[in-house]
Amino acid sequence: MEESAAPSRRTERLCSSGGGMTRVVCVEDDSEVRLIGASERWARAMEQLRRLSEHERAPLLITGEPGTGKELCARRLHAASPRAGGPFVAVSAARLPAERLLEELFGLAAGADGRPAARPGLLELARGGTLFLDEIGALPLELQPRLLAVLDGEPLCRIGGGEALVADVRVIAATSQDLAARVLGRSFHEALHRRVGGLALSLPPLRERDGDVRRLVEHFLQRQSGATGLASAGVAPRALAQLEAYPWPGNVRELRGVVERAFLRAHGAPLDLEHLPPEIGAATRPPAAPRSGPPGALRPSPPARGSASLGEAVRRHILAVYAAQNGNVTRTASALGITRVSLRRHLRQYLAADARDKEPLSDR
Ligand SMILES: Nc1ncnc2c1ncn2[C@@H]1O[C@H](COP(=O)(O)OP(=O)(O)OP(=O)(O)O)[C@@H](O)[C@H]1O
Repeated sequence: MEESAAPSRRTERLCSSGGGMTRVVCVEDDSEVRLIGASERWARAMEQLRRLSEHERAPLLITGEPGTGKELCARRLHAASPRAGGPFVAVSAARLPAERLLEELFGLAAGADGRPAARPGLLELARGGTLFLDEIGALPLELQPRLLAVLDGEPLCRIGGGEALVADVRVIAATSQDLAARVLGRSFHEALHRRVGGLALSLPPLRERDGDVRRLVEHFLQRQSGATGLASAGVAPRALAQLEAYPWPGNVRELRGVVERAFLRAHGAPLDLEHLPPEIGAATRPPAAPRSGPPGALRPSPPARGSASLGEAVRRHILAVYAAQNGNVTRTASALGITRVSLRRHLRQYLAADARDKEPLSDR
């Protein structure tokens, strides 16, 4: 059920502090490299991960919806690879403006920004180890050929000149976007896509991992118990049933947040329905039969399971909350944490096929 690995020696990460981005070095926490899961889909992904960790230099692309564990898998790959003794350096292309990203990745030659000392880039700092480039789809077009050159074994040059350095790094990239579509849309270079995606690991969404919600809930409860010193009394079967039926658009990250908050609310008691946020119950609770019937009278579909796409899972969730709130737009929007304007837009789209949709949406 659990994949674990020895901690990496150190991690470099760009963090924001006081409005700016600072580079900090963290010591790895062993628990962070634990990958929980035993479903068939997850086991297949882990088998693939094991095979991929044997590679020493080949770039690799991890794909999956947000929160599915891409970074955790990159750490696991690094820790199980021949580069485990080297650093694991993580940076997200979505978090930095193009110019800053260029400097962070490639470094600055002495004098380049008016400072006498050179500043090494992350590709250089990851020497002997792994660079994890999250959200590679956000990498600006002009930067892409430069990264491709490094992946092709060309020397690394800091911005502003200076000596050519040997790049001794394995790049593991990750994306929650459809990179092939970005290639078609000309916002991603085909050559870089081919190079980085030559080896790929695809992570399943949580709603397609049978039985893993329960395992992850147990794991996060144990972690919270360890962190707070408060014993965990487990989870009530009806609360677990709701957690298992919820479609988890934010995947494991969302589940982790829900369990951690519920644990604190339960304060030593078994985690139960009242400790869960309303949207979890609303998505799965059988709705009270609408009295006068809201526009488009909604029978929520069964909870999103199996191969439902994220869009379909979101549709079911929104419709289920709407039905549970008896078609009250204000309460539904509030339960979902979105504006009424946004909710109406969704509802119009979902109900378009329904004849009753011709009635104007209630303003309640
Ligand atoms: N299999 C797992 N076992 C235990 N914890 C997990 C697992 N997968 C993800 N997590 C936890 O879920 C959170 C999100 O994981 P991670 O950052 O690796 O996801 P991601 O896919 O890289 O997310 P994003 O796309 O938002 O960058 C983290 O807190 C991580 O510890």
